[in-house]
Amino acid sequence: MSGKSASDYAAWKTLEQLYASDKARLVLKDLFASDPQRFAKFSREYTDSTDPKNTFLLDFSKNLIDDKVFAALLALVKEAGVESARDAMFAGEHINTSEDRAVLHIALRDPQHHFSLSEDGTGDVPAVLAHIKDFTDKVRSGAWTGYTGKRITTVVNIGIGGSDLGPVMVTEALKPYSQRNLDCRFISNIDGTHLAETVRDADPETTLFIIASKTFTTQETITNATSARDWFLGHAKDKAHVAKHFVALSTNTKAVTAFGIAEENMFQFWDWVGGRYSLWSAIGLSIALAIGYENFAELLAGAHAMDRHFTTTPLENNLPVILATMGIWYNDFYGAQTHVLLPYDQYLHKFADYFQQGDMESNGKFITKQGKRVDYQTGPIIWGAAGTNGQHSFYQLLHQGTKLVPADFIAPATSHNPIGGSLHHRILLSNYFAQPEALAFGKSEEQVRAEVGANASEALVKSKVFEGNRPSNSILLPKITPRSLGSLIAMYEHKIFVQGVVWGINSFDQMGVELGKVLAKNILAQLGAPADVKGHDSSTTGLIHYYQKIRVE
Ligand SMILES: O=P(O)(O)OC[C@H]1O[C@H](O)[C@@H](O)[C@@H](O)[C@@H]1O
Repeated sequence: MSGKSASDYAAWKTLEQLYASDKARLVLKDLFASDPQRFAKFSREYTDSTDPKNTFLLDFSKNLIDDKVFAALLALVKEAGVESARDAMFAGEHINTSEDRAVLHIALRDPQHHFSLSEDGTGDVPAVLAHIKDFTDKVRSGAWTGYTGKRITTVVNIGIGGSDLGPVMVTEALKPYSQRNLDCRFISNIDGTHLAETVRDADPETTLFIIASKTFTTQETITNATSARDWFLGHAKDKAHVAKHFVALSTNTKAVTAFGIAEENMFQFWDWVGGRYSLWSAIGLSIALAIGYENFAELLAGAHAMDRHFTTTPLENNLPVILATMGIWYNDFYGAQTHVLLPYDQYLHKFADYFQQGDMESNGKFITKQGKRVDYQTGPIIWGAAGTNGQHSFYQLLHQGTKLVPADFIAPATSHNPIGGSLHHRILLSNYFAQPEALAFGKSEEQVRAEVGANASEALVKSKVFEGNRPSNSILLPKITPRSLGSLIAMYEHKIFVQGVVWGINSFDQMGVELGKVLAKNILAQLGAPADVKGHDSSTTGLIHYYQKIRVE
């Protein structure tokens, strides 16, 4: 940590100059035409030293960069002290300064358990993994039964934010590996509809609830958990039966036992696991139940392999570093506001949702670790959808809109569902290849004129022109497996880390979500009668009064 702001770095100033002097020259059509080696130069293969099948490609050649820009971006990473910050994280230093905590989700996926900072509890990781394995095996084999002796058929994870999004995304992504006679569901929203619809057709005798909450104080989760317990006891009657149907994933033993869940049915984790980095911890129990412990261990191993890549690979070949630098180039110099994640794989349809929290809660901050307000842009708005659906909704703006939207295209070469002799997958992939090409190279006026003929109006010709020069990364994996998914997620986690270090912010706290919680609690106490509504602006007061007039309870 140099204590400097990002914009103070010499490399930052170099990048500003390069942007000003070279922007007009950084045209993908010309850059590719002038360098036949561009793809070879600006693509990297990731290899997992312990699993040769877990190899994938990052092609970043369709970015608005040349050698000079890439060198300056890497110089920025060096100057910002990313390598020493990374080493500090892996050494268990308290890099989450505002909360005075270590950031050690990386310890959860290290099969050798190198981390033994026993005062932090890292020494207990193997015991919790053994607990997860034991429980998972029992539920999946049918040895764990409900209160009437029937096997569990439905698992309902109740959690929100980091205690929901990771398990949802991964259980969806790894559905081909899931045990089909075990239905995994998720309740997160405080809206009673989410609970009602999720348990509507569930059988209390065969349903297991997982209450996932790091703090065990989150209003949504505790309210949903209490109502789920009421629903269960409405059938089971006897409180003693709760032990067979409710388990907890938390750091807060006291609150878990006060809720009525026995300590032996609690899966521990620790304050050095950030919520949005917690799918590797006990929070991943629903994942292990869905896909089996061995596959869960593969997911961890894939992430650990990416950790090794991140810690040992020189910056210019380091995938998380490369992705981070491309993002910084557009975010801070081109003024791009957003970044779109476009997985061409239906199983990854929750990937962008997951990284909305992962990235925006980590890097959506305007205060540096030194307490200074930044004078540059930090985290981008993350969004996206699975291909090809997005092509039929928002891609129009990507191709011809007025905004620059850098994109990541992600696809597996092989599908888990090779329907029609893989016809579907070949069509899917042809789109995965075509879209970045069209974004980069566009369609010129001459091409359009040749297509539409001499009688076409000028307006029609212009409306069909694609300017191109819209940047993207392409990530091509052999297949979505527990291992490759682990590596892919960890790659993005480390990308976010690198950007946070360059911007000088604390990527591991989330002060911004606290205010909403406090405000809602105040208003909750005022919803009863119009006379109770005090201390608000006229709009808020008017809205609450109108609600009180029209509600039917
Ligand atoms: O697991 P918990 O403690 O219920 O927190 C759930 C979520 O709450 C808040 O929105 C934030 O702190 C998130 O980072 C967290 O994931």
